[in-house]
Amino acid sequence: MSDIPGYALLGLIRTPDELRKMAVEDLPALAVEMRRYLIETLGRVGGHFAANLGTVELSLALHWCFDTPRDRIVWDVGHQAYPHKMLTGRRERLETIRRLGGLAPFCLRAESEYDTFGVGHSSTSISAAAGMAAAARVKQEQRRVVAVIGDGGMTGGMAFEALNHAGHLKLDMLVIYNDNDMSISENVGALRDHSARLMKKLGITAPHAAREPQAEHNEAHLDHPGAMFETFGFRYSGPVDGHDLPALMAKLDELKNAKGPQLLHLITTKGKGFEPAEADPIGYHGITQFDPVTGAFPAKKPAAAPSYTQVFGQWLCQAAERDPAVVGITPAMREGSGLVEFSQRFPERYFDVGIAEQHAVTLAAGLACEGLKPVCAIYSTFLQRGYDQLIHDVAIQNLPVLFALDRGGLVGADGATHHGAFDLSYLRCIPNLVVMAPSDENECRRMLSTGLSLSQPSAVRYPRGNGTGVACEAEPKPLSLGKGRIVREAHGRRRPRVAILAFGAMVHPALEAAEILDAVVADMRFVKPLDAELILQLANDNDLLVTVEDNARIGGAGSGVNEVLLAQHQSVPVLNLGLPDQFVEHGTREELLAQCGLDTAGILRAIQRRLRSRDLDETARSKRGT
Ligand SMILES: Cc1ncc(C[n+]2csc(CCOP(=O)(O)OP(=O)(O)O)c2C)c(N)n1
Ligand SMILES: CC(=O)[C@@H](O)[C@H](O)COP(=O)(O)O
Ligand SMILES: [Mg+2]
Repeated sequence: MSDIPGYALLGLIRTPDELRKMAVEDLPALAVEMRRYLIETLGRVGGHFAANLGTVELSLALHWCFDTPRDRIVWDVGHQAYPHKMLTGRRERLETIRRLGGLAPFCLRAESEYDTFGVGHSSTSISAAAGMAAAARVKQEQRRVVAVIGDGGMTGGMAFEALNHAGHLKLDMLVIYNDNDMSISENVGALRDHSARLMKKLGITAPHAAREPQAEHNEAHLDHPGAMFETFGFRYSGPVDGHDLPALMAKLDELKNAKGPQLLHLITTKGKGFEPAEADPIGYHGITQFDPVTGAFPAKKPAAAPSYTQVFGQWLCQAAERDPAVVGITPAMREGSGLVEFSQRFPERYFDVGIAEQHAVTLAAGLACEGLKPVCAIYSTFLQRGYDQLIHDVAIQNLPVLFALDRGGLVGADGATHHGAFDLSYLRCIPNLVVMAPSDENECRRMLSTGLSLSQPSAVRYPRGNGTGVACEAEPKPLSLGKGRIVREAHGRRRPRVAILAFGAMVHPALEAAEILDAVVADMRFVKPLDAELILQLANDNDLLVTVEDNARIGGAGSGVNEVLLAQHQSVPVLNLGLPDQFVEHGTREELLAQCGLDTAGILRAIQRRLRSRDLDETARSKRGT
């Protein structure tokens, strides 16, 4: 008996074992129910959406044809794995996805034995699956291994490293290439163009035909569509309609016992079965809520302030108007990084490189070598993918690349894989690099202009979300390098005297806490070079310094302040506040900041707790000479 009214079949299954007991002729009807359940649930609670409508049949077919969890399925990115979660005991909790304490945004080993590998960052699935296949060989275990990677994911260089190696090892594994001709934006690359020409030649009216390939390609390849993959040692099958359940299951049954590396090319539609999402897979990639009948999004309340992303996008267009040397680069995050207008107005200076952060960084370095002014718009967490390129290709050569680091700090619902939790730590140790963190939109514009004016590499890191609504100067004045500013003086003669050295968005909760403590607040502005003069002045005038950053405490900006004090043998007590030495889960940004003690109440609590310790009185007295 189904446990959910209106879902006669979906309510009958909780696990793949129960699925595999169903009559095969019921599967298409089950797919319809799953799609309806996704629309109704995600219309209410939001999350990643269009990609999940595209993997309903694939998820069913995989768990039907393979003996999961003994056979391993590795989903790339995992934003399209909600149907997989529904079929593996988590359907009832789908409405908690990405919420504090709820289902994880992507696949997570700790959440389910069916989640064979933790994902969130793209293009890792083939490597992980290859590892599992190699392990089965070493352990002489009979198990099948499948990687499911999208056409966007396949633009990540790591995917090709894995294909090349797995082909070399002749591993028994299957790669399913889920080709819907979409990344978050339209997909890019020569492989994409080849696929579009192939669809056109085969008369497959998938989305691919919607966009002409960007460049003429060797037609010969079309007679042998899998040539590239076969060069890597994978036997190519397809293309197969990824929504045709019988055809898909027949093909999987055929391939599942094949020896050696196999690649199955599926053609799917992102947003399949929900017309508004099919028509606008970009707009429905990630959503908050929508009307499950019309697809309409709730009316947006006008925001009190623009998002930092919008501030950056507008600044970049303004910079490009003034300077023809300015070029913009994104690794497949046009919308998320605020580059839509720039891409439309300056198409010849806009580079979407695909999900290829390493390439994005070194492309920028190459552009800078030739005298252009590259602005690399990249999420903090995704720059981790291009870290060696940042050091080796940009910083060592001291090339003037400006990194616009969006999603700095806690991002919220995307959780541990996506928080920009480490950039202040991983950036400030790099020689030649200037690192700035703005406390509001005007500061953000000024820092971006400062970075653009430098003849060395620089990074401006700003949070996901809106600014403060502060007025922005039409012509952002560049800042004096390495200089912070006092944004609140102490009014009384309270003892012990406290100074809060805040970085970026943390200036605002610091100011609120300072009102209660009557503390001095400094907006440090620069994480590198730090304003050593300001730090030492504050150390001299106060009995306790507090540093606050939404970055890992270890190695973060506060550590830099400690280094300045130590170098000057300044023994003023210091309290460093930042993210703990653990991965922060998913939830709203506000919930997570509070969880980490980085909201006003948390900062206040931490300082008041420190003020209660006896040593501060001695410090204060010794400073007064009493
Ligand atoms: C390293 C990395 N860069 C960027 C992203 C952001 N991102 C998430 S999904 C996605 C597009 C994935 O496209 P595809 O693999 O084709 O999946 P689809 O959404 O089309 O199903 C991108 C760019 C990411 N998750 N990881
Ligand atoms: C799955 C993925 O990596 C992206 O969809 C990411 O979730 C986008 O993050 P924002 O919503 O912060 O742009
Ligand atoms: Mg895709």
